[in-house]
Amino acid sequence: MTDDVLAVHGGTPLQGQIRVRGAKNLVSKAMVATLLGDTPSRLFDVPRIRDVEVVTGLLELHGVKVTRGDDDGELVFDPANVESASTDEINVHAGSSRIPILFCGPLLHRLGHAFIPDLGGCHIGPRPIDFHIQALRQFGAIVDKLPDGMHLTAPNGLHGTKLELPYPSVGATEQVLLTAVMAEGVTELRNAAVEPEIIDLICILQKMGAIITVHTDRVIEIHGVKRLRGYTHKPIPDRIEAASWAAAALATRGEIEVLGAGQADMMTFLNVFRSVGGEFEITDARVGREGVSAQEGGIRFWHPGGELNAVALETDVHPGFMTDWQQPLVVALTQARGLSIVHETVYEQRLGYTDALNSMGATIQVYRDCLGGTPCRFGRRNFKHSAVIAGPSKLHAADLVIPDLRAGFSHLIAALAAEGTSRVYGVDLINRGYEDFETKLAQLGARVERP
Ligand SMILES: CC(=O)N[C@H]1[C@@H](OP(=O)(O)OP(=O)(O)OC[C@H]2O[C@@H](n3ccc(=O)[nH]c3=O)[C@H](O)[C@@H]2O)O[C@H](CO)[C@@H](O)[C@@H]1O
Ligand SMILES: C=C(OP(=O)(O)O)C(=O)O
Repeated sequence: MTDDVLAVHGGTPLQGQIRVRGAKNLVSKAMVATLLGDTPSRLFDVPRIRDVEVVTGLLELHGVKVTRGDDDGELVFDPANVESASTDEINVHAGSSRIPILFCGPLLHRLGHAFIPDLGGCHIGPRPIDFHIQALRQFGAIVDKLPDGMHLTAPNGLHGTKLELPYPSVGATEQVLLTAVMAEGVTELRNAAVEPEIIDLICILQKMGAIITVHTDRVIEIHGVKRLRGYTHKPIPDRIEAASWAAAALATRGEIEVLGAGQADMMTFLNVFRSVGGEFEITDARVGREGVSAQEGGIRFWHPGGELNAVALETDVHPGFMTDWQQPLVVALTQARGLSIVHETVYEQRLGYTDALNSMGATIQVYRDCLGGTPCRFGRRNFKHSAVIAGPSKLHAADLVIPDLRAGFSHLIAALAAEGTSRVYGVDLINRGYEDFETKLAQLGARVERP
């Protein structure tokens, strides 16, 4: 633990330019999809993050050859020799990510059986996988949950089916897509998630030869095909990382241009950012010509000076305010005048990190009630899933232990906004979803060091 600590000297506004690459929550799924093709796939702009390492390891164990392409961030996946891996080898990755669950459909199609290790991911609620298992069983899979992991077979193949998710789960929707594309017949999925990362995954599958229609009202129809080929794809940018840096600009009264960030998939965030009092400008890409250099587009975020405004917001499935944006933004809300209300409706336990902010001088109270919005699944169920943030608060340095990915980034922002030197323990967790965050912090003038 002692190596895994960052000393953060707060009080300096972050200023400068950084770049985001392909979205963590798309890239890892795009990598799993390569198993379905019978020719190599090529993925650009892949960030160096822990989840990519885990999925690379799992693909390699299953015989996929993963090599670097010519471009920085380009990976090539050759699935010519997909093969079984031993449970012991696979279990090396137990508890490291949520992505292994998405190997079910592709491995059943390629090998007729699959073994899935225990999942990891952020501890922000119980995160059951009942929708996944129910869906796989409806396709015809036999699923056994054993102490060493999950074993699956499909003795009679996988067949298209009609499904309705109890809640528009991102992972369960991806599970259905990755299974249905090569199942025999038609699958109709109701109450599907339609996050931009899912639409991008559908684009990839379509490039591979899949037939998928996204109807209105969260209905997705998939016509199974017998074979899929490899794809070439540039993923959508990471809108969670982009929003995290935006929140950092606001909380530290700085200015950060996030190159590569896209406006369309961040509209809901941008509206809230503006309501809080943050300013932003969409910086369009410019093609180079004689005398004028090419310039990548992005979004420039800044604190315009003066006071920030309190807001009420509710996290929700797309096109709502993303739950993954919540934790970094709350740090900025500690600096807004008045009472802000945050109702977290996606995860039951995603407000635990507020204790750390309170230890730094913030005033955040959490409640079991559904505050400030529509009643959600967690109301009256004993989950503290609403927060009231009173501001502005002067933050002071503290010793902090990072509990999960986004809370980790929020701890970091709080330490950067605070007066004095904080010690942030467990920072390696941040590498799970933020590429080279220490280099980027240095680029932005943050005063941080490994003590
Ligand atoms: C790797 C990845 O892409 N992670 C994202 C993905 O997580 P993930 O795909 O795990 O999130 P889900 O959308 O599945 O989860 C949403 C809600 O559904 C519940 N649920 C889900 C599946 C299930 O079988 N049973 C069940 O009850 C969960 O406990 C949670 O309360 O979407 C979340 C919601 O946008 C994001 O916060 C995560 O960053
Ligand atoms: C919750 C998150 O990720 P995961 O699903 O990988 O735990 C996240 O990216 O904030």
